[in-house]
Amino acid sequence: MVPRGNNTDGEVALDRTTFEQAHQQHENKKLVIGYALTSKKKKSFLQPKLEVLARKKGISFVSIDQDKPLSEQGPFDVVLHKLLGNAWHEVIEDYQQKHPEVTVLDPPGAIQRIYNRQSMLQGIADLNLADCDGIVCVPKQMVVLKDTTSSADEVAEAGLKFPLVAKPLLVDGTAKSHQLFLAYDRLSLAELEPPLVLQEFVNHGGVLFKVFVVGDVIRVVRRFSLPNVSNCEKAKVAGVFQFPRVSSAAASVDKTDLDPRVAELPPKPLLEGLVRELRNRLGLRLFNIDMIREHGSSDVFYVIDINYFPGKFVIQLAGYGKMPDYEQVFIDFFLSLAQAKHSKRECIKSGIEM
Ligand SMILES: Nc1ncnc2c1ncn2[C@@H]1O[C@H](COP(=O)(O)OP(=O)(O)OP(=O)(O)O)[C@@H](O)[C@H]1O
Ligand SMILES: O=P(O)(O)O[C@H]1[C@H](O)[C@@H](O)[C@H](OP(=O)(O)O)[C@@H](OP(=O)(O)O)[C@H]1O
Ligand SMILES: [Mg+2]
Ligand SMILES: [Mg+2]
Repeated sequence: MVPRGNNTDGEVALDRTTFEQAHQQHENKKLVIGYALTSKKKKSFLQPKLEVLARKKGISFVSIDQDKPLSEQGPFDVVLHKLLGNAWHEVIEDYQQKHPEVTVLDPPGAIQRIYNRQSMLQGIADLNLADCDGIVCVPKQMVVLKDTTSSADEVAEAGLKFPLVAKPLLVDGTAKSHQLFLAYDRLSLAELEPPLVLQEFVNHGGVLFKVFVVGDVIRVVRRFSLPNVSNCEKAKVAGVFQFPRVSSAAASVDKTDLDPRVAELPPKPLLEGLVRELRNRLGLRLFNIDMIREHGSSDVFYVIDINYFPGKFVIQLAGYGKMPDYEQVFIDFFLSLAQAKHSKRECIKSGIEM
């Protein structure tokens, strides 16, 4: 809003009425969410149904012009962002410093941490999940930064067992960062392009659990995954093989035709404990966790991937009762942010330390 009018000391002062009108308009809207998303992400996330339902609740979405200074846009209550590249992260970090009152979803430093497949999984095996009805591990893995020819020896020294899943070390949203390979023997590692992570393949019966986190809400869906690798295959097969995105949204699984020991969802206490710990440790509110159950076990799970603000999750009856759909989950989350902001403002007005 452009300031108007002049006062005695030459500074530009706001016309009181205009200011009050604008402020009141802003107050009437429960929440103004500025968003900076790729066109693909905007299309998949900000669908008309979500915008219409949100508007009914006083939530408005405003597109951020990435070619203009962010501080000259708004005012926003929330900035929701998922863009590629570091340039934007500097913009949003600078904005966050200047506008502590705005909720940034999510802090760029927290996002960067899971954009590196090494830091992404660090510390998960040490989480305190006692009495959560299960165990959560991460597969053994090692980073190869430069020369993959020497990595054959390093893999042996690190005690990693084949087959290994080779993943680009950095996740940047490009298709290349999702180009994964299965490597069956040491010599074939030389064919891979660093920087990458070599992660032990864990047999898990071909079903993966995608645990979506939206604020305090947890939703779990089943997805098809890579099949088990038999001992016979391990002994006979050599080389590296690229595989497609086997667990994409289109690979949803209907549990009826699956072995219940494979399809059974992770125990709710384990998911709640894991998400609680990860939310605190990662400092993220919008993310999903890819979990697999070790084949033959009932309660040993591995976290193999964490994604920031992922795609739409197709709601299924997944044993936790009928779930509100995608749009309602996000609207409830955004309203909780508005409530938190209102409560904080009330505390500041009444001088209560937050
Ligand atoms: N350590 C592992 N053991 C067994 N299967 C694995 C392992 N790592 C990956 N996979 C399989 O490969 C798929 C892709 O792996 P991952 O999720 O790490 O890649 P991604 O590119 O980050 O995928 P996403 O689209 O979920 O971001 C998994 O869904 C799973 O089917
Ligand atoms: O919708 P699900 O099945 O959760 O798959 C997501 C992937 O797990 C994410 O890795 C994708 O985000 P990136 O492509 O920015 O990593 C994410 O891409 P998106 O953010 O464009 O939706 C999705 O493909
Ligand atoms: Mg994944
Ligand atoms: Mg991923």
